Amino acid sequence: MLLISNPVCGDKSGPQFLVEQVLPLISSYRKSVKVIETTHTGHAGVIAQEYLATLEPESSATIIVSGGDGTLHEIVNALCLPYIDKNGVVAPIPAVSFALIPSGTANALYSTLFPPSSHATDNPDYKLKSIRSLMDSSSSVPLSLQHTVILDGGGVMTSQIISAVVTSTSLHAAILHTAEELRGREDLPGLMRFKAAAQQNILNWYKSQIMLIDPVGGKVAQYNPNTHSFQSPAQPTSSLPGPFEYFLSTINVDRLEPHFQITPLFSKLPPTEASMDLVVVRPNRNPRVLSDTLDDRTRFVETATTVLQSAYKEGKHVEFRYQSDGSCSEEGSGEPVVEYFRCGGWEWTPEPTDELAQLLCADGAILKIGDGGKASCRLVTFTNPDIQFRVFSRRE
Ligand SMILES: Nc1ncnc2c1ncn2[C@@H]1O[C@H](COP(=O)(O)OP(=O)(O)OP(=O)(O)O)[C@@H](O)[C@H]1O
Repeated sequence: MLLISNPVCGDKSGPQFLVEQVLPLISSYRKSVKVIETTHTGHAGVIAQEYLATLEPESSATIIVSGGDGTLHEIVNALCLPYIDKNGVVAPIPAVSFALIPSGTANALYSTLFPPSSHATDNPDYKLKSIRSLMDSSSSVPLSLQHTVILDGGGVMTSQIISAVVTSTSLHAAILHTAEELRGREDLPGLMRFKAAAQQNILNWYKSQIMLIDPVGGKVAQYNPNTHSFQSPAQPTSSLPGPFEYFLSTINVDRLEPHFQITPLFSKLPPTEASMDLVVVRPNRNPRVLSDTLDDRTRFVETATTVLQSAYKEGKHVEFRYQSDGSCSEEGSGEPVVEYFRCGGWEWTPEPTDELAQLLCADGAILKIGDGGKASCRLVTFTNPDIQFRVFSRRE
């Protein structure tokens, strides 16, 4: 068994937690683990690759990860990208089961697998749940992956990336981009730098076209807050025009922070087939937003803020309907404020003049789409469906 430890993520207390809690727990089960600390960006992926290279092909491995979503992201990219084709199909690689120690800042995947109640997420028992699940050989869940390809104006791939949690553009990508610039600011500890980054970007709109792709064997579906169910989309999804305020797709998670449930239906109405959940907010759907003036943008800040704040209230934003005065409410039968889709993938084609719309975020990593290019995101499939990634996840 291998344990990869990122010593600098979150509040940097990961290594101390390993010594005081994790290693004694593993020893108490009379098991041993090899611990390797990362020394630089990208190192977690190299460590995982080297470990798997020592195993027989098509064998299985267990990797414990002490880190945040970014550390897991580096590992799955290092393991899959060398073996993936342009359609997102991964050739056989060893099956890997992960146990997670939530040492990062947001820990989106961990807090979806183990939704925190009122007790603090820094409680040692809470942080040991995935490890205990591994030690007891109890249940694990498959880890789905998204594969995003960036194409230039001529359709040639310029870069590609895999996400295990989130792929986004628009406000979310801009927030992550700005938050990275704010990393290290001592006056903005923990999640506060994300809030500061949101304030800096809230007035921006992002000009693009999107196309949604059907799941394999299914159809794109859209959540209807009137019926509380997924149905056929309200309008054709082969071309949805912008501008956009928010565009974000998740897999494996219903939240991006312990209490920020941006795609709550992943848990409340779990998907029955391989798919991703997509949250879209388009300003022009607000009946009080008539064009794209500074006044319109300023007026829409209230809508965007209400949506984002309501994601912290158990994902209530997905139930909002527009009222005739442009306000959001769970009452009435107006147009949904948030367009919530379940799909197999999407394409995002930013207007060449809109540099901000060219940012793409994959689990916190930021990529740039060039002028005239586009991003195409699909679910990853494995040529051997028995070989896949899993995460230890028993809930108590
Ligand atoms: N020894 C190291 N020195 C500097 N950076 C490192 C080192 N090891 C890993 N990293 C980088 O640390 C970054 C942050 O890790 P990670 O995303 O897991 O934590 P986080 O941002 O605190 O949490 P989360 O993603 O859950 O919000 C990763 O992008 C990784 O490349």
